[in-house]
Order: sequence, then structure tokens, then C-alpha cells
Amino acid sequence: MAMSSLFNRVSRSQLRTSSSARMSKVLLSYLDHLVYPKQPVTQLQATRLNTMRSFVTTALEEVTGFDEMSSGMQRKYYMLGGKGGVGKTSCAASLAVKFANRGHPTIVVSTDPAHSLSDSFDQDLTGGGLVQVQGMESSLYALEVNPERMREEYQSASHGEGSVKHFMDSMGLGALAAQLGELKLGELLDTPPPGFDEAFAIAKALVLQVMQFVESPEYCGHTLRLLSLPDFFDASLSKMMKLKKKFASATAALKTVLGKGEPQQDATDKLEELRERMAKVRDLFRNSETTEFVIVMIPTVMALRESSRLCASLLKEKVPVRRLVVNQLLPQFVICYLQDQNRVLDMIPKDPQLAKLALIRSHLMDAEIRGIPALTFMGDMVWR
Ligand SMILES: Nc1ncnc2c1ncn2[C@@H]1O[C@H](COP(=O)(O)OP(=O)(O)OP(=O)(O)O)[C@@H](O)[C@H]1O
Repeated sequence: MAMSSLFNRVSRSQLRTSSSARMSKVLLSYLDHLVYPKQPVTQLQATRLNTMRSFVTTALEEVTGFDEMSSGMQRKYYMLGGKGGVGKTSCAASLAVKFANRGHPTIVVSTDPAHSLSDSFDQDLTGGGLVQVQGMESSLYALEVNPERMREEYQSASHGEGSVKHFMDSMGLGALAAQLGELKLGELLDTPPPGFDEAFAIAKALVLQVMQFVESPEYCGHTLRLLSLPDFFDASLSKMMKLKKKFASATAALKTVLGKGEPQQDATDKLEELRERMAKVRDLFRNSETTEFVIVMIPTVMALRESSRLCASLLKEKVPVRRLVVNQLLPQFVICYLQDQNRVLDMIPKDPQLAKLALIRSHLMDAEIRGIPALTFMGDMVWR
């Protein structure tokens, strides 16, 4: 098939629909075959093929981009995670704004104790409840879950039986605390798996607040689109499952210990309800139709290695992960500028006139050089 007809066959708009994603992958492999055919191609053909290849690749990226993420009206959950400071909150908040502006009612949830979601939106979102984000045409809600408060709750609960009741109350399981006392619940809390407080905060946020929010009548139809779970990924999903198993053993033990007299039905129902909600969250995390985890990193080798490990552990937990955001990349013009700058710095020692001079480097400053403070700062940088 002549390359030009292949080119005409596939217009950019055709590639846009996600159903063409598979076709564009076929096209890419076909192009690879053409680029490295048995018989040599002319220089012109090779250039044209590479042009087509970059066109198809770009179109493929577009196809797997926001249009695909925001297609349809089904409820979707996007979880953004990565190491500290890479831009998870900014990426999550910007994606939430984009979803809302595309007409999808959206909730963005953060478990970052530093309240960086409030910083991102430049609005006080603390308080632990859902807050409507100001300045938006369409509806965007934000929820800052505070693991610190969760940590305080469970810390107080793990000091003596009495506060176990308080802890269980906070889980809406107060009626169960008395019966669980015989199981020394405090010991269960004394040896929490690492990441217990994040997992627990997520569980409470997702299970006790956000899921109820999403399911409650006044918000029906709202789409829970976006959950940013900063650092949650450091406490991998398996620790959350350990928490779930601990509840399972507590329930089993409850049945044996309390075999003598039937436990109060509503107490075990509450524990059962919590377990069902935890199972719902676990299934939600694994449902590739509705949920997707997006890894956020910065362009460093260490961040790459950490993100690769994170991806491996998510895939091992059968958690859908398809996108990687490399954040804070230098814009292309800065890279070109740097290449020119390095070329010039290499030329100076080879220049017959300039090579004799002492070289002083004065770096571009990110502030206007005006006024004594700026001049003092520049003097310290340049005239050393
Ligand atoms: N692409 C970007 N360009 C410029 N600044 C950015 C970019 N992405 C993030 N930032 C800035 O970097 C800082 C950290 O971003 P952000 O809070 O989103 O990261 P984070 O991963 O959520 O951090 P933490 O792990 O501390 O919660 C913020 O001041 C934010 O404004």
C-alpha cells in the first residue's frame, strides 16, 4: 500500500475516537514494518515514513489523553500518587478542574495533612467535610481528609480499653467495643501495619464519607471522578488488605469468644457493614472500567526507579494503572537554549581572542534585577 494512501486513509479525527486506538497501534506496527522492510527505502521515503510515524504516535497519545478519560458519563475514579513533592496535588486538582469544566460534576479528595489541596485551590478546604470550590462555572467539590486527626483518634484508642470505645465510636461501631473488649482490641491497634493511618483515613473517607456522599440522595448523579491519594501508595494496598483481614479475624474471634451468648445483632451487622464497605473500596480500586491510578513523577533517575517500583506493586495488586505524568519538565525552548548555551561555552576556550580572558559565569535570575536587594543578590552571584 502506497504510503500516501495509507496517510490519507487515517485522518486525525478518525484517530481521536478511542475505538481507533487499536487501529492506530496496528498502523504503528505496519509503519515499523515499512521503515525496516527487507528491501532498502530511499531517503525521501524514510523521511516521509518517520513523519507519518510521529503523526500517528502523537494522534495515539491524543487518543489516550483527556478525551478518552472524560468520555461517557459513567462514574469514574482517578487516583494520583507518587513520591513527596512531585506535583500529585497540582496534577489532581488541575485534572479535577478540567473534568468539571468539561461538564462532569467532580469531587477531588486529598489525604495530605499539609492541606496542599487548599493551597492548590487557594481556598480553605479544611474541616473534613465536602466544600464546593469557588470560582468554578460547573460543580467541583473538594474534601481534605486529615490522617493526623485519624492518627490522634486511633492513638488515643490504643491507650487503654476505655478509649477503644471512643475509637470504635469514631468508626460508628461503638456498640461493638464492649464485646470486642475481650479480644483486647487495644493490642490490635498497638501493632498497626505501617500506613495504617493513611489506609484508615482513606477507608473512613471513602467508606464513611465519600461513598455515603456519592450514594446519598441529595448528591445522586454526582460523579466521583477524582481522588488524589498523596503518599497513600507508600502504604501499599496490601497493608489496607491486612487491615481488612484483621477485621475479619476480629469478627471470627468475636463469634467464638461470644459464642456463649449471641452478640447484639446490630453490633455485628455494623462490623459486617464496614467489611462490606471495605470490600467495595477494594473492588473499586481494582475495577478497570471505572478506576485508574495515575503515577506522577519528576524527571530524575531516582524518581523513575521509585515510580517503576510503585507501578510494579500496583500491577501486582491488580490495580489498573495506565498513565504516567512526568511533571516539571523544562519547556522545549529552555532545552534548546541550554544546548546553544553549552555549545557557546565550549567555543570560548577555542576562540583565539576570548580564550585569553578569565571567564565569569552570570546565571539567569528568576527575578527582575532592579533595586539594591536585587543588585546585592546579583553582585554576590557574579562578582566573587
Ligand atoms: N508543573 C509544575 N510547574 C510549576 N510548579 C509546580 C508544577 N507542579 C507542581 N508545582 C509546584 O510544586 C509544589 C509541590 O506541588 P504539589 O503540592 O502538587 O506536590 P505534591 O506531590 O502533592 O506534594 P506533597 O507530596 O508535599 O503533597 C507546589 O508549590 C506546586 O505549585
